[in-house]
Amino acid sequence: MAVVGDLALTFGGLVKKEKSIGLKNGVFGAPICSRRVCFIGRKLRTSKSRMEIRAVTQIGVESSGTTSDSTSFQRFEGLDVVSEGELRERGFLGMRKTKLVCTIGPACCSMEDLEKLAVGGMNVARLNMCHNTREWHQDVIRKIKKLNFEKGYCVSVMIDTEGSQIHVVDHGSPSSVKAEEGSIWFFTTEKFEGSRPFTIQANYEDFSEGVNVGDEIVFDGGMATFEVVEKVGKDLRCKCTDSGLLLPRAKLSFWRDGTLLVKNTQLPTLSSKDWSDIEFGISEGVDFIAMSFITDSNAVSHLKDYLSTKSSKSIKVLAKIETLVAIDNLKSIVEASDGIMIARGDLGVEIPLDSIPMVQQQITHLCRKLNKPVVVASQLLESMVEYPTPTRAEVADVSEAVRQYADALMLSGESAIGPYGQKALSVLQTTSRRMELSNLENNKGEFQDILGTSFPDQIAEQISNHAARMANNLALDAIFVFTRHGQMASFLSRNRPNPPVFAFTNDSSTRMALTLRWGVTPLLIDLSDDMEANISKSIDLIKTVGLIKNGDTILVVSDFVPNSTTQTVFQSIQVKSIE
Ligand SMILES: Nc1ncnc2c1ncn2[C@@H]1O[C@H](COP(=O)(O)OP(=O)(O)OP(=O)(O)O)[C@@H](O)[C@H]1O
Ligand SMILES: CC(=O)C(=O)O
Ligand SMILES: [K+]
Ligand SMILES: [Mg+2]
Repeated sequence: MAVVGDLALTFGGLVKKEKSIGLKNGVFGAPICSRRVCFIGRKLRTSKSRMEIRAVTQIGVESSGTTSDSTSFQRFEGLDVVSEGELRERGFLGMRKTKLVCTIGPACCSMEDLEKLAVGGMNVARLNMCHNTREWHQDVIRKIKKLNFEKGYCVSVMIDTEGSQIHVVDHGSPSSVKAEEGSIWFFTTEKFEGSRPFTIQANYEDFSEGVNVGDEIVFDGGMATFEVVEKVGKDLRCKCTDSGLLLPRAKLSFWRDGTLLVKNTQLPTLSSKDWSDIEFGISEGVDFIAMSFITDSNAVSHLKDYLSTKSSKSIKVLAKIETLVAIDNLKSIVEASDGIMIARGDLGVEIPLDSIPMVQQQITHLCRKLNKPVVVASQLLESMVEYPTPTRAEVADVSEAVRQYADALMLSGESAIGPYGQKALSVLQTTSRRMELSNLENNKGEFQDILGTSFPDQIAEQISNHAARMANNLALDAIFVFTRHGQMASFLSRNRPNPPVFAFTNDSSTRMALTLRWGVTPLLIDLSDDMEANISKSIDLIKTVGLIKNGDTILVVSDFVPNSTTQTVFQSIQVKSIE
């Protein structure tokens, strides 16, 4: 048996290795030579708890203070029913890692349909505030919360702001209009009901500001193209130079000599309608707000500050990358946000379509490096809005996003308006599972540390990097992490380890935020200040319902900062064999 003093790791040079290490509260602790120390040791333990653990190997970091012995576990909400079913059916390594977001619309807003999506693996329900009424959105949010509460699902709610963008006014006519090459059209901001021949109504008063004769107007990133032939006050007379379909709410982009005229910066990122939708989101207790058409990090920081004062629960802010300017400011936006959505639909209006795959790859990698969840969105299975099977190219696109280790994939019209929403969700399920297995095979060898260290002063990052490496190299069955704010769970997820990560938290906002993290199954429990008791109790509970069995080996990571400053901060890695 290795003895105390087997120090192997130091973090930030805080540990004086020659100092003797004492035994404290059943773990290797440290005299108060520094506020934080780390230790590695090995001991044999005879457990009095029902679960028998033979060997306990620990790597830990502990801060000085006193621990309370109080162990209260009145509440155990266990696993959500979908993860539980998956675990029973497929075992730990068969659990799906990539999270799935469904846009809710008229095709899937009944209680029955929402439940079918939850059963089918929806982790996050997205509501696009561009469409439908306040009452409709409220009804959907309440149905989802009811399903979670009464039936044990764990589906979080995201609202997506309308944002400001120049587009054609949706005047209610459902069909598209065809523009023929050479035809002359009038673009105006004059408000009128219904449609007028050869007239396009733009939504934004100053849409033509800075636009010159000879510039091009492109619909929906290439659906049709016009050349400005005359300026008439604020309106424009244009000739169609590339025929195509003009869809309701089509997006307009403006080009000069092949270069985009950046007009988003003139528009407010959050309009008064967006602010009122945000107030609504706060009052309904949504989990995520996705901000459309952001151009820089200021808007993100502003909303986060606002939410921290106005919302009693923690609401996460996702920045949608869908403008050219946002790509220029990518790093600061990722840093300011709680996560990113790669909104490929509108992004494709501003950047050439052939650069989208590279941009997607760059964003997914950067988000992982900076430990922010990333959602790949739009047109993943677009043909399924109409057809019951996807194209081969769509399946290849979904697989590529999974191979890139995106945290989540999103359905838009496929679930919101299409008749095959559940099928589309099941295509995402099976396709991601297949690619995850292939990733798993590739990771069987030595753990690849492709991330480096982005947070050199953070003990949690070091612990989780080492934990993920151990979990892969030792082929462990599962990782259990104890986390109040989700940081350690997110750092573990960031490493994309082979075993699933079960994140135990006592904070329901943390639980819901973790629904978007790759490979994490969040559970809500009461956490006492006695970490050892938390660990054995939670393993015991999961064992009682038959979800872990003798012979399983799990890695337990704790990142436990008690409420009181006089209590012990305890961060550790332990390997536990269940016997
Ligand atoms: N709540 C809703 N009510 C009615 N239709 C909806 C609703 N949500 C989505 N849709 C329909 O589904 C389509 C796809 O939805 P989605 O919100 O992903 O697309 P989008 O409008 O292009 O997104 P965004 O505006 O964020 O770029 C929309 O064009 C709209 O027709
Ligand atoms: C999702 C979204 O907003 C887009 O793709 O544009
Ligand atoms: K939107
Ligand atoms: Mg968009």
